[in-house]
Amino acid sequence: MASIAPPRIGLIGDGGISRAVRKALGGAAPIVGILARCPREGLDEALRVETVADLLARAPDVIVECAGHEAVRAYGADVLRAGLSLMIVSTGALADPALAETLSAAAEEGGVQLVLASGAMAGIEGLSAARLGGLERVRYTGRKPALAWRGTPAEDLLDLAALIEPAVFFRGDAREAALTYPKNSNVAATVALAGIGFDRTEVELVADPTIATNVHELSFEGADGSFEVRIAGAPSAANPKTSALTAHSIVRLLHGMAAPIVI
Ligand SMILES: NC(=O)C1=CN([C@@H]2O[C@H](COP(=O)(O)OP(=O)(O)OC[C@H]3O[C@@H](n4cnc5c(N)ncnc54)[C@H](O)[C@@H]3O)[C@@H](O)[C@H]2O)C=CC1
Ligand SMILES: O=C([O-])CC(=O)C(=O)O
Repeated sequence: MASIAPPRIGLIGDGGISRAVRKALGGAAPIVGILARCPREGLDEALRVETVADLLARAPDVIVECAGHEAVRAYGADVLRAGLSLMIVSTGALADPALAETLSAAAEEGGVQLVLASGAMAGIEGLSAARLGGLERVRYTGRKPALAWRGTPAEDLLDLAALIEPAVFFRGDAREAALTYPKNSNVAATVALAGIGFDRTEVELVADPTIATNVHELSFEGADGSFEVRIAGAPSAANPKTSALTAHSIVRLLHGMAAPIVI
């Protein structure tokens, strides 16, 4: 009986998400190359490539970005123009309207799609469906353990190590959140892209010393009803800024490319 061959995968990034993707795939689909700025120890030299052209030369069926906004900016258009679908987790890169336009044009030119993973959040498909009915208001709160905000501009606003209760340090729209906190506000961007856009999506970011998980709260209202989604995502073992669910949202998409039944 005929079956769909698993996709040949090219990865961008060799950090926490990339490694978790490879672990969860467990050989179910071949990784043909990995492009990373600072590869970690233990990366198989046979997989390592230096440039996006080298990655494309390995004839992948799909490229998966798990490296950050800069990687989307640096390689996204080249990948799409070359006629390869690109899955990204660094969705906040699209908060830059010029880059979003360039990527959209490149995808059309290449005849392929830029696919945004749902990442660390649940409920994105419901939000995206409710958009068709008409949305009035979308709110998102990103709440992480205080120290998960180290290395971000939150450090200039709060003494993270001394916090004893939750502190809201950002209130604004999803565009500002995504551009100011590129490693921590991709969910805000994904919510914006699925719902009512970067400028109308209301965002709060919270440093919370009382929690050990990454808590994401989403509420939206419109013609299809009122919805509330709250998740407490386990941080990934490799990077406490990143929820474990993020890598699995990519693997889910990759499995879907070859599965006889897709959900
Ligand atoms: N959509 C979502 O819900 C989420 C998205 N993210 C995004 O995923 C990104 C990666 O997360 P982690 O794997 O936890 O980070 P990490 O810091 O563990 O790994 C990042 C990897 O990307 C590589 N890299 C960075 N810039 C690069 C470039 N320009 N070219 C090639 N390689 C480059 C680094 O060398 C490293 O191997 C985050 O920066 C964030 O943008 C993270 C968490 C959730
Ligand atoms: O992994 C998470 O919990 C969310 C995250 O970093 C992001 O939105 O960029």
